[in-house]
Amino acid sequence: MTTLPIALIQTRTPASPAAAFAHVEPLIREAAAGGAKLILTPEATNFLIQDRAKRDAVLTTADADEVVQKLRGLARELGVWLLIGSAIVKSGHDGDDRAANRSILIDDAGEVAATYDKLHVYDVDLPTGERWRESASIRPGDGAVIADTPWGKLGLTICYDIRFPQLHRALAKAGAVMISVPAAFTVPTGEAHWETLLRARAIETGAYVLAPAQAGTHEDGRRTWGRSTVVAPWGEVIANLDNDEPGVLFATLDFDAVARARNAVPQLTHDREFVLPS
Ligand SMILES: O=C(O)CNC(=O)[C@H](CS)NC(=O)CCC(=O)C(=O)O
Repeated sequence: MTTLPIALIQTRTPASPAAAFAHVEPLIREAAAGGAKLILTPEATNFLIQDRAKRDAVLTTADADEVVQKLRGLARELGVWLLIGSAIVKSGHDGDDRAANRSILIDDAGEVAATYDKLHVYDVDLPTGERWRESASIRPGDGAVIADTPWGKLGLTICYDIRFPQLHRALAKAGAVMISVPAAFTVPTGEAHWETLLRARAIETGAYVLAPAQAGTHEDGRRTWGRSTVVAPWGEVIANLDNDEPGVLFATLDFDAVARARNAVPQLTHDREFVLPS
């Protein structure tokens, strides 16, 4: 039996990187003190800024980003694996001044083990009048990423990616036993869809779904749904924060549950080719 104690960090990330690190650091220390060996933070852990000009004033490369670099040091000091759910960083693509919305997996020596740039960007008009055009400021990534960890493979996704089941299915078929879904969900879609989407992706893949979330009313008035959640491979919520306050959520993953779910319903081996009627 391979078990893994994890923790999800729920944050209300401030706009300045220094304040963002000061906000998340004690929560990560609490998670490590509580025995977590893998700790995951939400989308936009390094700063949460909507205004493009204000964002560009602090935007830098991952190598120069003070939050990313301090979190690498913290992972090493605490001897834990840390998924920075995302950092908003310069994409590294010449001729495209949009940022990357990037998950960065840090190992227990503080080294970068994997990075993933969010594939699906959030361009929506909600019935409440909320309007998002993430593609205006974020360059979507080019591919899916699966990271090796000491406990098995982790499939990386970010927030709006949760609505694309084919990505999760592909990650599971490629061996992912855990899928990370760091998020900054809106309140109306959180209320209507968050838990159902997370549970559906876990059920469809027979993988653990780990979803640390931004929570509450941020400095610029933006509101996020919170409700960080861990879903087991059979679809049950094994841990969640039923609120939108910053905090730490502990859970223990038992990877026998992955095999149990996939043996009971071997759907990952049952895909059919099909043609659509023209
Ligand atoms: O911009 C940042 O600082 C951090 N990124 C986000 O907040 C992103 C893009 S705007 N939010 C989502 O993807 C929400 C998805 C969602 O709510 C849904 O799928 O319904």
